[in-house]
Amino acid sequence: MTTTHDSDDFALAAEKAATLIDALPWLQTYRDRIVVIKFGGNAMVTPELQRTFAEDIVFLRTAGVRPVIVHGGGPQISSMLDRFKIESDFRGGYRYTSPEAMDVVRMVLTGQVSPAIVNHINEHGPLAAAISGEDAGLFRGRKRGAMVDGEEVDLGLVGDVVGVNPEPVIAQLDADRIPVVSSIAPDIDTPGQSLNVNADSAASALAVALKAEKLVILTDVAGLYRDWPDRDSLVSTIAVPELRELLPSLQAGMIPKMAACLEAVEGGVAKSAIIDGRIPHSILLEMFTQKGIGTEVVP
Ligand SMILES: Nc1ncnc2c1ncn2[C@@H]1O[C@H](COP(=O)(O)OP(=O)(O)O)[C@@H](O)[C@H]1O
Ligand SMILES: CC(=O)N[C@@H](CCC(=O)OP(=O)(O)O)C(=O)O
Repeated sequence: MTTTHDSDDFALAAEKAATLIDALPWLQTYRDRIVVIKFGGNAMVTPELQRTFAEDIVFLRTAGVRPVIVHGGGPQISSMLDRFKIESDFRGGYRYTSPEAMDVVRMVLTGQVSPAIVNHINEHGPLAAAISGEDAGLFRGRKRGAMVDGEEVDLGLVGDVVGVNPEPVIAQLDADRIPVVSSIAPDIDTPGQSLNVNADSAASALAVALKAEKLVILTDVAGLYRDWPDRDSLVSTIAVPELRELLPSLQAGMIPKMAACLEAVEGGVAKSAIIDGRIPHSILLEMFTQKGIGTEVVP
């Protein structure tokens, strides 16, 4: 059987070649570099989004980038807490975490979300391996509170990452694996106790410790809105001093997210970005196109 080309085939092929060539400088920039990607619980709500996320990560890895995933799971934790009838509320963007809620946080992050991400990636080959912040001394945590309406509030077993030993992650990277990290940290002040760390903060601390080239945070909104919820106020690029000024006026989930971007860039990561993880292949659009998508934070 013989088939022939028509002019549409050539036009389509030329368009695809142009897209590939546009990606060339970015492929060169990120080759052999570590990129930390935070996969938020709200960005993984359908199997289709989990599948396209895994494809993007495998694409990065195949293109010579060294991706490291830090995942969240806020909505998944909330629904499990509901099933167990354990009360939980958010204070200043962080979940108040009782000791019994902490057990559920660990169960959902390391027993449910992490293996789901690992399995999606490993459909492409034996690439991904899960690591909890409790494993091999990866994270060290310390309890923190939050400021709500100018007052310090208690958050229970919630912590910040105050120390990172990146060795277990580097060992996985050196073995050509894709580390998938859960945001739980042993409490340095109370041996045997672990803390629930917001996944944005954990991703930022890890990006700094790994001297990553970029931190990319996937969420369920197009980026940072200067005057939330005014849809015309989407920020495309913001520099550190301006973001530091804006931070106190932000609400809820955006507080830890923008604080994470700020801390990463202040800690030496060249760029951080917040992108809409509900757009299929959002990571490739952010990393391999000139304009990117979402909001980028630069020094
Ligand atoms: N200034 C803002 N710009 C964008 N989103 C905002 C802003 N202030 C609050 N938000 C809210 O923050 C949410 C993202 O935070 P969160 O729900 O914690 O996401 P994730 O689960 O991905 O970590 C958005 O869906 C939006 O409702
Ligand atoms: C202290 C705190 O708030 N921890 C978060 C950890 C998971 C997380 O950050 O998940 P997302 O990225 O999906 O929001 C929580 O318990 O929900």
